[in-house]
Amino acid sequence: MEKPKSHIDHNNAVIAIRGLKKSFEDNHVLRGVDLDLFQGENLVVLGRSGTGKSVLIKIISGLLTADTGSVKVLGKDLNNIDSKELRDLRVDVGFSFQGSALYDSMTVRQNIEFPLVRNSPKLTRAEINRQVEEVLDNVGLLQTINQMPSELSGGQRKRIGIARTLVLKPKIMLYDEPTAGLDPITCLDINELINEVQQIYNTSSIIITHDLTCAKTTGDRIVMLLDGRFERQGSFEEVFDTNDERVKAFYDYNFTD
Ligand SMILES: Nc1ncnc2c1ncn2[C@@H]1O[C@H](COP(=O)(O)OP(=O)(O)OP(=O)(O)O)[C@@H](O)[C@H]1O
Repeated sequence: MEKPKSHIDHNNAVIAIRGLKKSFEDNHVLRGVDLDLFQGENLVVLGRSGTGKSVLIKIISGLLTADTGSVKVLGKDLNNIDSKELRDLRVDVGFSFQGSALYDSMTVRQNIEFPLVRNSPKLTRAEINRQVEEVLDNVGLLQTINQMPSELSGGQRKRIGIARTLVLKPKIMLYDEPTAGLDPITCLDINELINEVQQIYNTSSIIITHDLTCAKTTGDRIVMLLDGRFERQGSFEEVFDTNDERVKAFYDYNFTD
């Protein structure tokens, strides 16, 4: 399916990273990362295993701190942020984890209302129900509301996991390997959902993936992490139109379409 037209504001960087470095002892993972994510954009981050993609999004969501460099998220400088601001930011920045497990003993409804009630304890029962039903409808799974996670397919569980993040109406979505472990048809389904989320919620997203079909289908722009920096960026075609052996090897290994 063709990607719907994105409405990107290139004058508004919701994430702005300059000169970011992060090491773990002598493992120099990020070696001077510069990156902007623009309002309304789907940005795909590619890179081999262990290149620091997850470290990058953990820094963006305040789970890890940078060694040096500046990281601004929605105008807040993460090097100078207090705990209240960080809590607020974690609502505005939705993180869809690689293995974001649902609570097995809760129904779909309970799974989704859990973060909502924790974040907004004063919401009425009627308002909670309305918001849970709305987000389930947006991910196409309203009919599963009373089911248990064990009764759902892998793709449906992934959708519910994304709905649980979306229910807080984040401004930014971070997807860590959204299609990992899913069969090719279900992957296409999740790619479509990522594009629908961009349209319906007007989110700006970072999508970390090895799945080049996912990158091609969802990304307005692709960046590739090579040796701790973003050395290549552009459209899918622009990123891979190179004689750089590292990039060619990544393509040959990962693209099966
Ligand atoms: N908390 C930590 N303590 C020490 N080293 C870490 C920590 N987190 C990540 N690393 C190291 O940082 C490097 C980058 O890890 P990261 O998880 O970001 O890779 P990745 O690009 O997301 O890989 P994958 O595609 O396999 O998920 C790895 O060498 C990893 O061992």
